[in-house]
Amino acid sequence: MATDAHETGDGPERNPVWRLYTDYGEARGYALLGAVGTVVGRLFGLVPAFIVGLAVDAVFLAERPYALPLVPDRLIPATDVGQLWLSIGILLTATLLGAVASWIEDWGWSVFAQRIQRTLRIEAYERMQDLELAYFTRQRTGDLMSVLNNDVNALETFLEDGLSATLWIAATVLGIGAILVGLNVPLTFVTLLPIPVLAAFTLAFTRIVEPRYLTIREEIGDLNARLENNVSGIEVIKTEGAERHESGRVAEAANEYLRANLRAIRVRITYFPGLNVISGVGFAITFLVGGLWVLGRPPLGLPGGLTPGGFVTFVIYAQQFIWPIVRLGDVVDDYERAKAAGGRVERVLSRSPTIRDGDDASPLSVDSGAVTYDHVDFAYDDRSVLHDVDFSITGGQTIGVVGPTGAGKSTLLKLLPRLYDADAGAVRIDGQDVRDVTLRSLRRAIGYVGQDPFLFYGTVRENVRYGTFDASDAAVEEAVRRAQAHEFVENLPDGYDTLVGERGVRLSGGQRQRLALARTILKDPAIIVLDEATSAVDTETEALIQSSLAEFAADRTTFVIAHRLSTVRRADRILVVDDGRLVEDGTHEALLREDGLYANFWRVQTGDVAALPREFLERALERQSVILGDDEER
Ligand SMILES: Nc1ncnc2c1ncn2[C@@H]1O[C@H](COP(=O)(O)OP(=O)(O)OP(=O)(O)O)[C@@H](O)[C@H]1O
Repeated sequence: MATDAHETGDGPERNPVWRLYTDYGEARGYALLGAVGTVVGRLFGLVPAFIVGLAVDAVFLAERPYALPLVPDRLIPATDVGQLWLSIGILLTATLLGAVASWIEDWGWSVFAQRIQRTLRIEAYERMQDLELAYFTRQRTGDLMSVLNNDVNALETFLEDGLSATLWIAATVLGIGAILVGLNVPLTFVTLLPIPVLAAFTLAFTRIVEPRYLTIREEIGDLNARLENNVSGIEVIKTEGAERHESGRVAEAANEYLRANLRAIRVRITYFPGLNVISGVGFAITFLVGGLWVLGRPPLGLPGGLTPGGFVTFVIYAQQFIWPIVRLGDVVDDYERAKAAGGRVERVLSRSPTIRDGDDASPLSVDSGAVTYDHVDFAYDDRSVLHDVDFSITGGQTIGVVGPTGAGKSTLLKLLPRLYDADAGAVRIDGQDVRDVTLRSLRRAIGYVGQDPFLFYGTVRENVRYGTFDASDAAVEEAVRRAQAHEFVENLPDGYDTLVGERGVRLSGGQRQRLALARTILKDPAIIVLDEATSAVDTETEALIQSSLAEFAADRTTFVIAHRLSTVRRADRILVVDDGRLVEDGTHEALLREDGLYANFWRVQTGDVAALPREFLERALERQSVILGDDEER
């Protein structure tokens, strides 16, 4: 099962791993430090084999004089024991300095990796946060979390080791190459023989493993999405007794992930022994050819010579060639994984929001708060929801919006703060197209309270203050009073300081709605949208809220979406939406006189079902079957 979090990039393709090195300048200093540590450490690591070979030839076999590069002969002890001590001294010093270089190397690369991850995490979050709401409704939360967390984390190994290992390999190959060439040129070529074979083998590995690593990232996204969904929906799982069903689905996702991993593991574990065999055969050939040289029988009569000590050095270094090659395999493997994870992060980073400030957007200037919908059409993806909606509202009025479920009422008003943009036509506030003003000013001017408001984990006070962060405690309390919530808040264990939201005190739907209302009252917006904002409170509390809101909403344009018609009865005007069209428009009394859809809704709610015309009941049944059919499809 493939996920979709990665299918949404629309920016130019960039190598997701390479850009980590080019785009994050602030961490580059640490990478440089790490690189110096790597190269210096590697050079110290080359010293022992050189010294051992020299000691064998000069101290034990006396085949050549004891000579060190860059060191004048007069500083070298004359006796063989003195030369042995010097060798030991050099070995120990090289080990010690190598350890210091290794510390610097690890520090540099680790800080580099951690800093980039930190910055990338923030950047990916900010980019994602700026994307339009539709992006989030199309993606599964768990999959998005997987990109922000797991995929960013998955870059760590490569960032810490990738470049350092590459440098280490380069320093080793160059350093050893130089020494080997100094010892015996033809034999060096023999040692290099396996390299083209290894390159071809590695290329084949990357071709096969790359898609498999991508599948792993996608499967972990799937698994996360499933887990997140189940934790959020635990109440339904329990009430429906669906535990075994869900365990089965989680097991299915876990099995997919396991299968994806095993498919990659099979390739990976074949690759590394393969590398060892190729380099091992290469080493055996070097040993054979070098041995023949020492025995005085150079193959094919090649020129040049080799002392036993030189052969020891050569063999140790040739053996060390295996390590860079195996490490190269690691680097390639880590790179492929980082590319798969980085690609998913990159697709978020390179995506630009479709709803954003226009190039010459200016702040919204609210005068009376007049709102116009000018022949508006809207579709979710390819599902058409609003058709030619056209109306104008005088500023300061309270407008009821009613209609059957799924008619498009919420969608209609989500176009006002640009949670979505109209596909055709325009939405205007005081004559300004909402697409021509800055999002910040637009959303500042509109207070939106939804049906199922979200409370963040934090205190009641913090939740009410959310968005108006500088409000005083007194202002918070005043807003809470107006939302008829003061009393229940006072009765909470710690009053305004009670922790609510996830892990906090659980509030009822009606209590959460009242806090959300308080949040909007505190925000003091010019236009208010109440989308079923009091649907979960009892009618008595709703009446209280309405009377205290009346004053607050008096000179502000207020939209009230409601199923309970008593909520909108006193509105200056009521818009009736049916199947994405504005079908009726007028005051409560006028609409009753019109005797259309609204009048029938009224009859339903006043219990006068007997008076409902037959067509209304048939139409209602038809609507229900459409809704039920939709649900089944889902
Ligand atoms: N994010 C979305 N993506 C795709 N389709 C959506 C989305 N939100 C709503 N819809 C669909 O658009 C149609 C209108 O939904 P909307 O929520 O606007 O109706 P509503 O009149 O407010 O309904 P209700 O009274 O039940 O809240 C419905 O068919 C719904 O399934």
